Amino acid sequence: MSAKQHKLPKNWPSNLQFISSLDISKDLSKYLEIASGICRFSPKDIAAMERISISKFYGFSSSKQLSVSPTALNSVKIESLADKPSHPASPYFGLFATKNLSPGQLIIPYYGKVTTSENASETSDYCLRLNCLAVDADSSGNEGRYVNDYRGILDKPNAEFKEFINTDYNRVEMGIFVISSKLHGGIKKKQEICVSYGKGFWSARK
Ligand SMILES: C[S@@+](CC[C@H](N)C(=O)[O-])C[C@H]1O[C@@H](n2cnc3c(N)ncnc32)[C@H](O)[C@@H]1O
Repeated sequence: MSAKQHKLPKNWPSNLQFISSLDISKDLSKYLEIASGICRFSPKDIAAMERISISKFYGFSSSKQLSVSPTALNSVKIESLADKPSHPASPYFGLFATKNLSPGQLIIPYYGKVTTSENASETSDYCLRLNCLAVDADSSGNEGRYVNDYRGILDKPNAEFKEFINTDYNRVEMGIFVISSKLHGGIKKKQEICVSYGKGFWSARK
C-alpha cells in the first residue's frame, strides 16, 4: 500500500485534528506495549493477534513519518451521504472502499485520543474500548472514525474491529479489518465499509 500525495483525506472537517498514529501519553502507552510488564493483555490473546508494521502499511520506512506527517490512505474514502436520503446515517458521512479488499486484511488502524476507561467519554459516538483504555476519535482521528454500523445499510457487517500488534511500537492497537471468512468474499471497490457497533451501542442511545 502506498502513501497518498494528499495529507488530509477528502471531506476531512477543518475543526478536527487528523492523525495517523495513536494520540497517547507515554504512561498510557505502557499498558499496550507488550514488553512493558504492565501490558493488560494475556499472553494467549497476544499470541492470537496479527503482527503488522503500520509504517510499512502506509508505505513509509519509519513510524516517525506517520506521527509527524499524518497521511491519508488511498484504499478508503470518506463519502458524504447527503445525496442518499434513505441511508440511515444521511446526511452525514460513511467510509467507502476505493479498491477491492480481501477477506481478513487490515483496512485501517483506528486512531484517536487514548484515555483510561474510567476517564472515557460516556457520550462520544467515536469511542472504542481497548482493554483498560479507550480510543476516542471525537476530536481527533483518522478515516476510521467514519465507519458506520451495518444496521439498515447491509444484511451483515463486512468489516470488524479487532486488536492487532503494531510492530513499529510492539504494542496492541485497534484496527478495522475485512471480515475474515472466505465465504464472505471481501469488500468490493465502491462498497460502503460497515462494522457492527454491538447492540450495547444502540441500547445506550434509546
Ligand atoms: C462513529 S460515527 C460514524 C460516522 C458518522 N456517520 C459521521 O458522519 O460522523 C457513529 C455515528 O454515526 C451514525 N450511524 C452510524 N451507523 C449508523 C446506522 N447504521 N444507522 C444510523 N446511524 C448510524 C450514528 O449517529 C452514530 O452515533
